[in-house]
Amino acid sequence: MAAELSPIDKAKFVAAKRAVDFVENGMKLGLGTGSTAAWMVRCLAERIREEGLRVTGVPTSSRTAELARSLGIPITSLDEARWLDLTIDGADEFDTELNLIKGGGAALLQEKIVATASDQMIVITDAAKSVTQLGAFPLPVEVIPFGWQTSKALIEELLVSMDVLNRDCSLRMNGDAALITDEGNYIVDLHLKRIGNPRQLAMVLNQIPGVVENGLFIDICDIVIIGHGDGRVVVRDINTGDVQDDRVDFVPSDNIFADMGE
Ligand SMILES: O=C(CO)[C@H](O)[C@H](O)COP(=O)(O)O
Repeated sequence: MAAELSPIDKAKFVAAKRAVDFVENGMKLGLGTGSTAAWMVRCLAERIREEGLRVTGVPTSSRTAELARSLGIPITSLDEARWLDLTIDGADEFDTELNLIKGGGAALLQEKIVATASDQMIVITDAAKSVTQLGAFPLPVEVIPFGWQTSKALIEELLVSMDVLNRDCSLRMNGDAALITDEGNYIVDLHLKRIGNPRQLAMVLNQIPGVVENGLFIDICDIVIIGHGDGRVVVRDINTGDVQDDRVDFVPSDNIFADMGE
């Protein structure tokens, strides 16, 4: 018997399930990271099992690679695949232009490379992540460990020069130690509250020595799918301007919980 999902998990599930409708036979797919993307991986595995869908996935983190492998999804590296048809991923915030903050799960570097290598990016999310202005969610910046305190000081100086009022920056921890990303780097979280010009900030942050990448995804996302706890999904395409209001059956099959030990 399938476990009862919380309203937030139902919202994530229906968004993920609707996104997987966009997947076609033979596609090379970027597989995002996080709890919403994990639902997408489970829904994709279900289509592979039940319909014999043929796809190859490029995971954006070791966690997603492990989940995809455990569910029997064929995966490869981006270097093998080279170019992808579609990436489906979650986000921490999205604005009306579908600019994003990502990296809450520390996978922003691979996520940005994979999304940029894709013809299309679909973001799956719940409504709570919709904002008029990005920045309430701390902006993750991936820095190399060598001289990270200097990189952090340079980030703080940059924020002063941009007249950013809230500019508290903190090293992301994992217990007592710095969190280490899949690429062996650190994450500095920028608590900005509001980001006035995300496009400019995304560009200038990456000029700082030691900064590898930042979590602002500008002009990368094409479609956002917003799930709701009652099974409603809103699909918004930034390129065509289309908005569809849909419904998805939010009762997942029993074996979709296979990797969750339920
Ligand atoms: O950017 C990410 C990981 O680096 C995730 O997509 C983002 O943090 C959203 O995660 P969740 O779906 O668990 O809310």
